[in-house]
Amino acid sequence: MKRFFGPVQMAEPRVSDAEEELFGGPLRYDMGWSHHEHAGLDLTMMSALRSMPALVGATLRMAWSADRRALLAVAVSEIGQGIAAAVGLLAVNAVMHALLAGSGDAPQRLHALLPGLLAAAAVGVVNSALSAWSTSRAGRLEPMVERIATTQYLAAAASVELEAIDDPDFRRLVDVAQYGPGSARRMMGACVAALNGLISLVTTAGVLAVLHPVLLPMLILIAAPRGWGAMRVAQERYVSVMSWIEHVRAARLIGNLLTERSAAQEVRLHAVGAFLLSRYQRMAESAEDEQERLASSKALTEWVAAALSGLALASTYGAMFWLITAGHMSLAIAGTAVIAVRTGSASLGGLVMNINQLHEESLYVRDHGRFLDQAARRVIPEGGDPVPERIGEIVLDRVTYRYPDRDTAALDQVSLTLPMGSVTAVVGENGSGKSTLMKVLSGLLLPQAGSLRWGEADIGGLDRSQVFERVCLLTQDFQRWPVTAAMNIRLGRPAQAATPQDLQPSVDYAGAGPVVARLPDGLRSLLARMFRGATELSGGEWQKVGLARTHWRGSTSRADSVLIVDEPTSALDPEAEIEAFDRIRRLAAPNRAVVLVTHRMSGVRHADRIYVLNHGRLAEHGTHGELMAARGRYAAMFDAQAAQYAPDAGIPNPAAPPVVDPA
Ligand SMILES: Nc1ncnc2c1ncn2[C@@H]1O[C@H](COP(=O)(O)OP(=O)(O)OP(=O)(O)O)[C@@H](O)[C@H]1O
Repeated sequence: MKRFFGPVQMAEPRVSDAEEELFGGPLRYDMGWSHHEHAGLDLTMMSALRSMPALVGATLRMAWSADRRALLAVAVSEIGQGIAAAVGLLAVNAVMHALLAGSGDAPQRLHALLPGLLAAAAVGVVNSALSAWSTSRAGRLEPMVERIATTQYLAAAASVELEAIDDPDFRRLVDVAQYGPGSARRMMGACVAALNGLISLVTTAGVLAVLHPVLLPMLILIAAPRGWGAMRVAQERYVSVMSWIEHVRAARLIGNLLTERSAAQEVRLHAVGAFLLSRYQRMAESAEDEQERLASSKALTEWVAAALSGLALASTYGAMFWLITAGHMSLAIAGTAVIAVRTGSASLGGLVMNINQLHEESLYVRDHGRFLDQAARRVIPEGGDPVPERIGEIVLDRVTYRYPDRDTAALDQVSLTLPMGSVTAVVGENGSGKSTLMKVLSGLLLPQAGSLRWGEADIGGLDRSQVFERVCLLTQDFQRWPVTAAMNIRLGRPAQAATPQDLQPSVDYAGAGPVVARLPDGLRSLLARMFRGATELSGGEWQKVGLARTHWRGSTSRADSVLIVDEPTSALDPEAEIEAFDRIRRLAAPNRAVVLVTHRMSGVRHADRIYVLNHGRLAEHGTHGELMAARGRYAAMFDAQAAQYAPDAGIPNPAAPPVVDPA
């Protein structure tokens, strides 16, 4: 009994040994689904009904804002179908009366039932026309609702602070909310189906109540077991999805690794392919076992529901038999009642299923709503003071920044000054905080302590979009946009239209001329491997395109600005590297401060000022000469690299002086 009527238990999945081996244990999703967990276990008829008005309201509001005429059309056609169903039943009743309770011989009776038959046929035609109208209008609304929800999602994701994107909790929310728009679309369809079911149920129930008062409770008795069965199956499926989602994902991840281009070399060379394939199989098989268990459970539940419903149907027919023989019900009414009970129980069963689907989809729509709320709280504020045309310098004063999921600060009380027209270099070992410093400088991350001033103004009060306008950022992992070469450069300042001639100076500046010349269609060539006819560039060639983009962005602004270049030469050969550093230095102009972050010490010696970071703190700063004379961390790093490139070194010299920590 408990198996059928007790709460649905969330069984601990029995995962494959392959998952243990690869991931160190069963995978868990620590957010998003856990919210569903609660909702899922509460997936009872009452909770489904309680949450219905708010959920339906939210979806209908979206549909209303998308196309109110289409929504009204759906409502009118659904109500029309309900009325048509009632009229159809009354017509059937008239036919029954003429057939079973009428007087006269057979031809006369047949003649008498003609009007009823014609009415039933006309109602059928009207009903199907209304149904087609509703389908076409709902078909228009569904993609619109999905588009609105997707646009909301994408706009919110693109407008939050970078800190939110770095926050793992928020990232997971971004992850789960992506299913919201699809669910909103399906909710729209389920809303229409539920409305249809509800109206036809109400009208059928009305007709039954008119025919005989005892028929209505009997209708409920027949449909209730099927409704319970549908609810129970959905509940079991949902709980299973929740407990299995991570395992299914893990299997899919392994599958993807076998086909991904980035893993292709190791898959072959290290024979990872066969190894992962066998793990994939074992993981997929354990998920199949769960599917099988679910299907058997569904079959059993539905069988019990059908048996209970059949029992109720048999007792209804028994009761009708008794009513007829006792003279409380006419044969004609009984005939109509049989048809109405069948229609009504189908409507009720369908309605329960639709409400169930609405509830299930709403869990994802709710995640979408939660994401929009969170995103609104973490959005980059609009407005603020304008950034003056001339700022003179950018000053970082004892700035501290710690990533949300870290205990130690990535930047700890760092101060530096960037005068316009100067070249500043920032060096330091891996993880010393250089990239974080660049994100703070460019206004992408806000200091948690200390201040960042653009001229006299603190960044906190400035219009951030204007600050971004003044920043050119070229990072090591700059975006390789899957568009044409020309568009890749133009996206440095997309609002500005550009012909290939306009972009040519930037191409020349970056030394990308030979790269473009080798492309099949010059600047119009598509640089996206995933599309047919596209060309793929090497890492070094891409860096030249990136440099051209940076130049294009810089050349389209006359106001004081900052150019930040983070490891610009990592993929360049030594000759190209020297040229690139030279080009970057030449980008310094009276209206521009250049900041260069690099591990290549040869590239920084000509900088006006060099800052050395160590574990998020400023270790020392000065010119190349001053820092070499100080014989500190910078001098040690410089000597270590110089030794590797010494003419007699040949190959990297293992005996090169280690970088000593003077601290
Ligand atoms: N998005 C992030 N979330 C959490 N921690 C981060 C994030 N980015 C960087 N960190 C941490 O902050 C510290 C500084 O990292 P940062 O990337 O600024 O160093 P870096 O000097 O640029 O390193 P590299 O030379 O390797 O590029 C490191 O401990 C790093 O692990």
